[in-house]
Amino acid sequence: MSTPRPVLVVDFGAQYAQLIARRVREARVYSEIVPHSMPVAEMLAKNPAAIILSGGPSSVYAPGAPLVDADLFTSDVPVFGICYGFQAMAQALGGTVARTGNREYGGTPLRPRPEAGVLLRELPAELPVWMSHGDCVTEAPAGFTVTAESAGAPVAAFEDLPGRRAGVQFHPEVGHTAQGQEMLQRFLYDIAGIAPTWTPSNIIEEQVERIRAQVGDKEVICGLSGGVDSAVAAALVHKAVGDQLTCVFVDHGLLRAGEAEQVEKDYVAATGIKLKVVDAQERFLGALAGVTDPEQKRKIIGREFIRVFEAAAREIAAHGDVEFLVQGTLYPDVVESGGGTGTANIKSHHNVGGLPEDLKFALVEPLRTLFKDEVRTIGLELGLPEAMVWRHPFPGPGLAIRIIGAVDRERLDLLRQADLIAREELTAAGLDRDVWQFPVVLLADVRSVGVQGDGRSYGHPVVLRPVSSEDAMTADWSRLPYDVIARISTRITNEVAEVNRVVLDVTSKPPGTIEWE
Ligand SMILES: Nc1ncnc2c1ncn2[C@@H]1O[C@H](COP(=O)(O)OP(=O)(O)OP(=O)(O)O)[C@@H](O)[C@H]1O
Ligand SMILES: O=c1[nH]c(=O)c2[nH+]cn([C@@H]3O[C@H](COP(=O)(O)O)[C@@H](O)[C@H]3O)c2[nH]1
Ligand SMILES: NC(=O)CC[C@H](N)C(=O)O
Ligand SMILES: [Mg+2]
Repeated sequence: MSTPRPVLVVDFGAQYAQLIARRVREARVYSEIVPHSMPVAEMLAKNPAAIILSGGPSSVYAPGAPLVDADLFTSDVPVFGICYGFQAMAQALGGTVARTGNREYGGTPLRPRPEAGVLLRELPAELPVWMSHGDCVTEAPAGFTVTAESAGAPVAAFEDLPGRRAGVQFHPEVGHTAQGQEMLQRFLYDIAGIAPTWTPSNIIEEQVERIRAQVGDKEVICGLSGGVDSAVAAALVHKAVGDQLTCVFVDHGLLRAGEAEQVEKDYVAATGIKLKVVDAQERFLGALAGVTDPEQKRKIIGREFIRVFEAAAREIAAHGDVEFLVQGTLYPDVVESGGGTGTANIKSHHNVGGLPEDLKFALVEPLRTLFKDEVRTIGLELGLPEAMVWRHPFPGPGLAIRIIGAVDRERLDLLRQADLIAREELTAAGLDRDVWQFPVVLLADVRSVGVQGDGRSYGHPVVLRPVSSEDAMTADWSRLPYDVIARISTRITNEVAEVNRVVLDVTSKPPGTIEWE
């Protein structure tokens, strides 16, 4: 297999560098991220089909700001700059960048000029784009045509077609820039002249080779949850090293109704991969007793998972130790745990920020740079059953982060019942695929007064949190039909003792996250 010529995304500390890479892959062009600290010679040695310079928090004129090496522009590689990358490119080529006092954050109208060049050709005279900048290109470099402006950016886009270079102040990679994907594709196809020939099956081949190189003839275990990410990760590893792989499913007592049985029954039947099931309920519930702080819960769960994997590895190993642990970690788990370049810790995902410091396994994470919808495509391509591929995501820490308050068996049972009702009614209404994820949350430390059977009740509220999303990085609350919400509410308050109120969460992400903890 020959590796395709990559489009390199140079990361200047953007929150969304991976999003750019993913949009490029969506355009069926292979893409990889490289840090801005990589020398230009090393970038060029990768024989890139084009280079995209990402956004970033710095200002190009500030001391110590990461700059683009002018050598990049003496090569004939096509270059596209976005936001900070656009500014850095302008400065490196002799244009000017300044803080004008005009900041633009969020949805902004863009006005393409009549001589709009290739990127913005024949788009409306005013179109919505997403901006996030405080600095501006005030003068384009010689040889560049200014192709758009906005109220706060006199140079909002420019192009040098003979030089195969272009740049934009706004962010074409985010969904809020409605024509963003189209603009990126125009850069890739029409300016850089790249053909859209790459498919996710190329990722499969590439990862299989990488896994073989990493693992050799050693034994491997994979944390398997029943979710799509670990199922796909396991399938890739199985394809690479076959029977050297054993999956370990941990029943930590924080699962939903029927989940453990389903994984045991369906997974092996569907894949033929060896599976070890560990009942660790006592261990997890003991470690979580009385703990209410969300980050503390997450760290405890991350640690206990690893301890269970270690014990399982000792039992599995036929000769020596199992060195490798496969996890279905995706890019959003990494960014939210603060693992991106200069990104903040929002919450410690158990499989990234929640890992204990004394972790001895080497991690095998073939999906670490990908988003859920890409993983689903790969899962389908690998032949995993549709029901597995389209399953709603369920977080590794399970119901523990959906009980607001301390976790115990009684509360888990309440939440499990309410969750099952919500899932049953959603499926009965035929809406599983319209909703991306549907957490049900128990406000265990809150009580409210109700009237049931002519008597007073003083029970707990349950929150319904159905959301739509593409990749969990942003989300909106799902506009479920009122009659479906009504049925869920009636059934929960009738059937779950102790719950006398059901509320609907109508918060998008941001500002809310999908899970409450
Ligand atoms: N109960 C579990 N037993 C073993 N490993 C688990 C369990 N829960 C989570 N993991 C590990 O943690 C990783 C991250 O969990 P996460 O929920 O993000 O992924 P997933 O369960 O594979 O997919 P999904 O997001 O669709 O639920 C999993 O891919 C898996 O490796
Ligand atoms: O395996 C996981 N371990 C975790 O610690 C974890 N925390 C959140 N999630 C899932 O990630 C997505 C984004 O969630 P948030 O909007 O709540 O951050 C949603 O799909 C969440 O369910 C987790 N998954
Ligand atoms: N999002 C960005 O790349 C911001 C670039 C630069 N820091 C500015 O404020 O203009
Ligand atoms: Mg899961």
